[in-house]
Amino acid sequence: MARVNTNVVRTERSLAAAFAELGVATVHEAQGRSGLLHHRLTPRNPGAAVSGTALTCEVPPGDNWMIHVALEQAQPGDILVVSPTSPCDDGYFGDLLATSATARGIQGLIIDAGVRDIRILRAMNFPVWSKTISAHGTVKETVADVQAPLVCAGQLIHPGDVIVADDDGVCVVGRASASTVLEAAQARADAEEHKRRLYASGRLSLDVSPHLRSDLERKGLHYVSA
Ligand SMILES: O=C([O-])CC(=O)C(=O)O
Ligand SMILES: [Mg+2]
Repeated sequence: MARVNTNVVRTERSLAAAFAELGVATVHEAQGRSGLLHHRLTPRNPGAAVSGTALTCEVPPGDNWMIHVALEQAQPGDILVVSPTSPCDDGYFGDLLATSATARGIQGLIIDAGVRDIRILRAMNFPVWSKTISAHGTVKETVADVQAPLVCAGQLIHPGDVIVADDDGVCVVGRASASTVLEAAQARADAEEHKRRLYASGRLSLDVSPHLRSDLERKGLHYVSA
């Protein structure tokens, strides 16, 4: 039986929104190098950087009916996460669905399949991370789960989790750990800013992080003047 869960507990909106400026690389590091979706999900709008709550949508191969069902469940701040039940490269989503998604407050689309109308999606500034681009159309025949946990590009995503996406890719942060991960990511960003200033002034990373120099010899690196 396919289900739509109409009672999803989402990560608090401002908490989810705070991840965008930290970025995927920092967030992924801050949660112990976990949560990264497979890099086959390519950013289709260079420069787009978003974070928000996952609106999850399972789709059968070649069938986008459930995306229409998912749009009804949208709340402002959501990011639509679509994963096919078996691999499919068809163009599930284009400018019409993006127009409706935008009107519903959806900030972007993560899809482990194809999208189409890409020129218009770019002109609309509707951010998309997809496995491929394909004009191949889809049908509306088979139901599947909406707002249920799913695996998208190798990561388990629960509805209401935080999704962070930018030019580096896509990362998921579980709802329960979101505030801890945000704190760790902010601390990491602050530490990087400190290093950035030292590097800009000419200091070497080997001296800024002293073990980088002291451990070289222990690991067997010898400087020679041959
Ligand atoms: O309608 C579809 O099946 C997908 C599409 O092209 C659109 O959303 O514009
Ligand atoms: Mg279209």
